[in-house]
Amino acid sequence: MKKTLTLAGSDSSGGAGIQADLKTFQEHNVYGMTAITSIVAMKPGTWAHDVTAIDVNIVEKQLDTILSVGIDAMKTGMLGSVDIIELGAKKIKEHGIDRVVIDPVMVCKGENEVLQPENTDAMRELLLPLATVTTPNLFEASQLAQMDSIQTLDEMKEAAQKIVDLGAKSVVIKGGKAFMNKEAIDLFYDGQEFVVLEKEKLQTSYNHGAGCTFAAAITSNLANGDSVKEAVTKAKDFVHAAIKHGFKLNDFVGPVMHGAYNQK
Ligand SMILES: Nc1ncnc2c1ncn2[C@@H]1O[C@H](COP(=O)(O)OP(=O)(O)O)[C@@H](O)[C@H]1O
Ligand SMILES: Cc1ncc(COP(=O)(O)O)c(C=O)c1O
Ligand SMILES: [Mg+2]
Repeated sequence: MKKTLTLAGSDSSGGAGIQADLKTFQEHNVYGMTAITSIVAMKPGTWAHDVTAIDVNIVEKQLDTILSVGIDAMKTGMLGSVDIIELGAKKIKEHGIDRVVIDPVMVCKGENEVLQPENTDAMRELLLPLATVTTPNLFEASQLAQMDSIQTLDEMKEAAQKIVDLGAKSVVIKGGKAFMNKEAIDLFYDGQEFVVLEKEKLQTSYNHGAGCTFAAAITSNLANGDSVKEAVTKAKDFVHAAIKHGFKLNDFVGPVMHGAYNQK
């Protein structure tokens, strides 16, 4: 059984974060383990997000547990503090982990404030150089690449080049729903070739957790031995099915259906 680690936040509502990662790992037949960095709760009635970072010492105890077992691949998601980012980078280096998916979570869909602005610089400087692949959405890519905005495919390519120059071995920039294009496109770049991944754009707002699910699917595929390009291409199909079968949870949020690829 291949083993994976997610270093990420807990989304109490079950669609994103650690919860999305574990559900996605299960669908890929890999054994998932979790180091929880922060806890997200939502206010009933408004669904305003309330984020609490976990003490870095407790995150370290979780990582030490998991890394004593050993892993085949890992991902990061929401990281609660600069201390936790520093810790994650230190552990990746100490253990020589070489299949690392960095999902540079900065915003939750439906929220327009950057969760923890001070984390962006730490992710850029400490985590990107350790990434086998990083999976920013358009906003996150513009923050990492320090560009004003990304609106065209050429600007996506420019951002991808900058992110690889910062040390990531490869990057997939998620155009997703936001990119002005008929299809939902993502741009993959490994320093050698640009690959545009295209799928039908689904008209739905039940897409909570799509990014986490995509990154967790890539992590699973890497653990199972796929090349990065294969892992990303398969993950795009996996998350597409999940979004297609997204559903309304309440008046505020609709998560993706993590199991849709296998079940539908
Ligand atoms: N409406 C949509 N139709 C089809 N694919 C989508 C749609 N929205 C997002 N995707 C795809 O889902 C994956 C996750 O992207 P996205 O939802 O933009 O990430 P995030 O949740 O991190 O903002 C990407 O492969 C993206 O292209
Ligand atoms: C713990 C956690 N991680 C990550 C995310 C980002 O989710 P998405 O996959 O929609 O980008 C969220 C959003 O609510 C979250 O609560
Ligand atoms: Mg995301």
